[in-house]
Amino acid sequence: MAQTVFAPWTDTDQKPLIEFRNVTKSFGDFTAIDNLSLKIYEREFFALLGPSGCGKTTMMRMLAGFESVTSGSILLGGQDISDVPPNKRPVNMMFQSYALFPHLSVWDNIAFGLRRESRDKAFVEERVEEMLRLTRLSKFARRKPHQISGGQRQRVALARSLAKAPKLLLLDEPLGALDRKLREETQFELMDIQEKTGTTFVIVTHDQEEAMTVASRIAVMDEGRLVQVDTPDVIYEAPNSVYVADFIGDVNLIEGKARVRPDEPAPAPAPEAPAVDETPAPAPQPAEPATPVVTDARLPAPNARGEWLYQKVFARLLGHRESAPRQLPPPSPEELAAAHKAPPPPPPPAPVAPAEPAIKPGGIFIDWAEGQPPIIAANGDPDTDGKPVTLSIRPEKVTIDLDKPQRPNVLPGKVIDIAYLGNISTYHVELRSGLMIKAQMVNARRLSNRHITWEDEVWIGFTETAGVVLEE
Ligand SMILES: Nc1ncnc2c1ncn2[C@@H]1O[C@H](COP(=O)(O)OP(=O)(O)OP(=O)(O)O)[C@@H](O)[C@H]1O
Repeated sequence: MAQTVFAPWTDTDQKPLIEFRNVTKSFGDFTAIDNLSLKIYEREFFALLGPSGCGKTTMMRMLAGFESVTSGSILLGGQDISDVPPNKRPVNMMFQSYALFPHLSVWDNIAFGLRRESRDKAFVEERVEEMLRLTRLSKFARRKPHQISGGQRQRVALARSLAKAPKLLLLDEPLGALDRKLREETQFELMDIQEKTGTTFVIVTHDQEEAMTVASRIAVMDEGRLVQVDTPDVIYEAPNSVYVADFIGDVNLIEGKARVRPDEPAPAPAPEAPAVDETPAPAPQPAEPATPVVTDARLPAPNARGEWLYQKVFARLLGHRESAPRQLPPPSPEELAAAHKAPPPPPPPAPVAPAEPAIKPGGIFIDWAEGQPPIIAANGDPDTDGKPVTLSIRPEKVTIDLDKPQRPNVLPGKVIDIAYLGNISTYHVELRSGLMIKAQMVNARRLSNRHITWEDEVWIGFTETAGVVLEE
């Protein structure tokens, strides 16, 4: 059965549930929201993401009616809501603190808002029971908030917010108080409940992985403006700026100058491209004289995407980590000797190699360092010829090899650090220009079989379309 894709923002006939029209919000002479326009559609799970102070909460507060707009207008269902007081808006806001009444039972907490509206008893009962079922809290109905867990309290707050069937639910860091494991589980519950009720959710979160997991679309903000509004995959794979690329996930940024590339097909491996550095990869050395020293200064930053994958995939098997990725201890001289003397681990069964596809023609070269081969970016815009550009490439798209691989882009370097993330390892490779590049490899082999280690001379490689060329 064909699945219908939920993407109302692509349908020009769809009317948005919420519309910000050239909204500006100033506090004195400070502009918190700067002439911002945005449409959010019914049933969306919309995430506002951005650094502290970029205006996320101000947007929510204006939607809820706690803050007025300085200029422009906010429409809900096509109606300007500027003059509608908060309690008359079909909007509810759930705060991080949940603000449950400690002396009331779960049941009474959920019923609170309905009773204040003087709804009749039968209606309240039916609605509360429905919310209890939806949030799987029926058996805790008579308990007080302090007699249930943090995750359950979060669900009570959600049930209470949804009881009045708002058209729009605003969630300000709703999972901030939960530990990582519970937070992750609750994200899926939140998505499930949102789908079942059909309520439009707008969530503010500092956690980019959370936004990637739950949201139908993400707005990345900076200083009161929207930098990019798109689906999580587009935000990740095709960021529109260095700001977004750098803000979401882990990324390598290579600055250089664009040079237009001939628009003709070229056989692999890129004979038309200026020769890559032909310096032969040094043969594996026998035992290294000394154990490489790993200093704190070289510790890589925790890899957010890797951490996310770890939590998603491996945490169940290996248990949760509390802290940053563990550094593998540097190998001992004996280990190094053994690793280099031992025959290389058997290569994975060679796939019946299809002929290496020709490198896509067109696009640009990026001249990025003196004496280094240019980077081929077949997806770069030839109109950028002569301009400064930045290639943004995710670590999982960069390969690392001891022998020079046949790839459109190969650059020599040296392994400086290895961050072990369980399912994957991130290698920090210093290129000859001094630029540090992160490459990720899936740990399909056991640790004892690892064959790329500290100080190894390696080749990083990536395809001609693996990165995104960004202009500033
Ligand atoms: N009542 C206020 N008076 C003056 N300035 C304010 C007021 N409320 C917010 N601001 C300023 O507006 C900017 C945006 O604030 P806002 O709370 O919307 O940011 P945020 O993106 O939600 O930040 P955080 O992630 O830290 O919560 C900040 O610089 C903040 O200092």
